[in-house]
Amino acid sequence: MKYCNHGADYPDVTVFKLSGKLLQSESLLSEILLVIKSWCQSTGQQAVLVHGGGLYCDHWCNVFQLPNNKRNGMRVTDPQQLPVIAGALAGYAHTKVLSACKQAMIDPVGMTPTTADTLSCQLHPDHTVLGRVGNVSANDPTLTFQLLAQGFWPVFHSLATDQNGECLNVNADDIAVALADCLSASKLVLLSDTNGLLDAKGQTIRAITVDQIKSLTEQQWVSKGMIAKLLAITELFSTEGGKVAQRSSNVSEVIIASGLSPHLLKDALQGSGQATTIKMMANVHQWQQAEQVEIKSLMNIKEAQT
Ligand SMILES: Nc1ncnc2c1ncn2[C@@H]1O[C@H](COP(=O)(O)OP(=O)(O)O)[C@@H](O)[C@H]1O
Ligand SMILES: CC(=O)N[C@@H](CCC(=O)OP(=O)(O)O)C(=O)O
Repeated sequence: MKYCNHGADYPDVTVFKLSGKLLQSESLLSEILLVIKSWCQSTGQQAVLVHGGGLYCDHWCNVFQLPNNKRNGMRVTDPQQLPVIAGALAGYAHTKVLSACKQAMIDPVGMTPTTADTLSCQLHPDHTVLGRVGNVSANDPTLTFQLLAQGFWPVFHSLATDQNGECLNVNADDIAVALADCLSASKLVLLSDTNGLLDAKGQTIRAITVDQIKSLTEQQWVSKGMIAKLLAITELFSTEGGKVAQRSSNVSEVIIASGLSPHLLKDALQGSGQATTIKMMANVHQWQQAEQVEIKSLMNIKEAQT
C-alpha cells in the first residue's frame, strides 16, 4: 500500500461502517453518532464514516420490478438497475446520514469513494456473475486527511466510478475496508443489526483471529452478508508461511457490533459488550490469556471441527 505508516503527523483514524439497516430511524442514527462522537473525544480518535443502503436498493428494485439477486451477500447488478441503485445509495441513504450528522452536531462532508482518487475502483473479478459491481483499493488519503484536520467528518457512500468514469456498485463493507487501509486506520468498526458474529446457537462469538475467518465462512450458520463481511476483512491481512502476518495496513483490530442500540455500541467500543473482535494474532490461546476474553463458543466450533 502506498500510504501506510505515514508517521505521527497524521490523525489516528477509526473507520465506522453503518449498515443501511441503521438508517431507518434518523433519531436512532443520530444517537449512534453521538456515541461515536463521545468515544472519539475520549480516545483522541478521528472518525470517518461509510454507509450502506442495501435495504433501500432492495425496496426500490422491487418497486420498479427490477431483479433483486445476491451471491454471498453481493448484489448482482444489471446496467438497467444502476440508476435506481445509485439513487438509493448515493442519494437517499447518503442524505439520511448527512442529516443525522447535523442532528448530532457533527459537520459532515459527503464523499464519493473515488473523489480525489481516495480509492481506486475496477470492475470486480467476478463481474461475469456480479455485473456492474466494483472492487476498490486504497489510493490517496490526502483530501480525507485535510477534511479531518479542518474538523469535518468525511462520510462515504458506496457508489464508485472506474477509470473510464463508469458507475459501479460496491459493497459498503469493501469500501470500509479499503478506506481503513488507505487512511492507515487503527480500528475498523462494522455496525450491523446483530450483536456481532453469532454461533449456531445465536450466541455472540466475542473473539476470533483473522486466520479463523476462512473456516468460519464455511460453517452452515454463517451465510449471506456475513460471508461478504468476513471475507472483506481478510483483505486487511495476509498470511505468510501459514502464519498470519499484518499487511501494510495499520489496522490491528476489527469490531463487528450492532448499531441498533446506542447502549450496546458504547459497551462494544469499550471492549466489554456483545460484539465480535477480530485480531490478527494467530494464537487464540495467547490472546485469551492476554486479554482475559471469553471465547468458549469459538473453542466449541474448533472442537467440533477436529
Ligand atoms: N453467523 C451469523 N452471525 C451474524 N449474522 C449473520 C450470520 N449469518 C448470516 N448473518 C446475516 O448477515 C447479516 C449481516 O450482513 P448484511 O446483511 O450484508 O449486513 P450489513 O447491512 O451490515 O452489510 C445479518 O443481518 C444476518 O442476517
Ligand atoms: C455490490 C453490493 O453488494 N452492493 C451493495 C451496496 C450497499 C451495501 O453494501 O449496503 P449495506 O451495508 O446496507 O448492506 C448493495 O447493492 O446492496
